[in-house]
Amino acid sequence: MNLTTVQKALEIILNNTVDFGVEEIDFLESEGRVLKENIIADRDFPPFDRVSMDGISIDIEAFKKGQRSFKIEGVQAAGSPQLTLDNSENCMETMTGAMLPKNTNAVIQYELLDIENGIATLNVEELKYFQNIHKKGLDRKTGAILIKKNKIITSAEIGVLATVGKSKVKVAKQPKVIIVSTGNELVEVVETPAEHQIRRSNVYTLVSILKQLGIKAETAHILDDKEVLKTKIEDFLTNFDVLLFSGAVSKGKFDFIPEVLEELGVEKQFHKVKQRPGKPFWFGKKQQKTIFAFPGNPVSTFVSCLKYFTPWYKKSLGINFTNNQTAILAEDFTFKPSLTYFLQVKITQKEGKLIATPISGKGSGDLANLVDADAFLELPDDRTNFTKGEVFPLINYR
Ligand SMILES: Nc1nc2c(c(=O)[nH]1)N[C@H]1C(S)=C(S)[C@@H](COP(=O)(O)OP(=O)(O)OC[C@H]3O[C@@H](n4cnc5c(N)ncnc54)[C@H](O)[C@@H]3O)O[C@H]1N2
Ligand code: MOO
Ligand SMILES: [Mg+2]
Repeated sequence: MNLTTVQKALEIILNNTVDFGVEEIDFLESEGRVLKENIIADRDFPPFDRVSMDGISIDIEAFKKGQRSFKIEGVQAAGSPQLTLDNSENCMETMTGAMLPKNTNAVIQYELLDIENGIATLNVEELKYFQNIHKKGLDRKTGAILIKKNKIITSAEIGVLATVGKSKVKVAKQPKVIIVSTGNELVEVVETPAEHQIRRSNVYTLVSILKQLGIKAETAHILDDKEVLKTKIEDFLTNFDVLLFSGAVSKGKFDFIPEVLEELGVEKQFHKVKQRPGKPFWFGKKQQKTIFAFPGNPVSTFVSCLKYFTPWYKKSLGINFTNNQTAILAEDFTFKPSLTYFLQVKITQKEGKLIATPISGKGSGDLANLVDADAFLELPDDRTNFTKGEVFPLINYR
């Protein structure tokens, strides 16, 4: 049997990423998308010496000469052009967000002064130059990169896009994805299954994983009929960029997916990976179309999507991504087959380190166990005994 190693399978997949291009969208629609341009400061941040307390502004030289009472010359409001203090022995009332008036260099908040008959008297003995003034360009200078290309846009980025006037923003185009389940035994979530049936669950797990990646995927279900499969998949290959299948890739009489895909001109990159669960995983390409056909057992579909689709998608869109997470095995564990084993584990923390306690479950059909576990510990295929205290790569889905 010709099995592809997990490492090789991932390498093939990552060598087959697709550039889906760039589109320009309304900035308010861009949350969760991958930025495809550097966002530059169009002016200094802040763009002028910005008053940061409500109060008065004065020329500190007058204060140094012992002056404590200042006649109010005018009011500098936020949103008004800059005023000039004509007499350096006077003061200007100044509001938070206003430009600092010309000829002034310190702001004293209202709490530290009394105003009577148009005269402000200070109750302070010490002032500092440019106190309560947010200096022009202190945060960022004109031309500085505020957000780097390939960053995922979140609420923090939305504010920055707004402040530099990027009402339209360039983001990575998203592929059109369809998630397809197959099988006569599967009924809809709202239906009551007969004794020989189960509800269709894998597609929804996949929908949810993809949602977290910012992808809105469509879904479909096809019965185990080769001709119907062929017609429908041909249509999907025309209308979608990425096809994710769950089921019908193993050795069963009704496992038609690999042969149907190949008959439709999809080139197999590999079929069957040296792993458990998920061994019958099939991966192929037809020009720019990418096809992940995951084995139907729920845990197989789940872990294979996390291990292979997630990094493929992130690399395709240019998102910086390496999963370097590891965890310490909490107890001895034995796994005999020479397959990479994705061991289900519960994660706890001890002294800042992740501890992985095996809760292996009842095999790749046991989807309820995924709820009790938090992650998969990736145990290499060249060993049988894994010792408490050893460190292994982790795929954390919490
Ligand atoms: N003779 C052999 N039989 C099997 C092998 C093998 O090597 N030789 N491999 C086993 C392994 S490992 C796996 S994994 C499964 C993979 O099966 P398929 O990809 O062909 O999937 P199905 O046969 O369609 O279904 C398997 C299982 O999963 C359930 N399923 C399928 N789709 C869904 C869904 N959307 N939601 C919930 N559950 C689903 C399905 O009812 C079956 O119970 O093959 C082994 N057999
Ligand atoms: O690979 Mo299968 O997923 O072991 O059950
Ligand atoms: Mg099967």
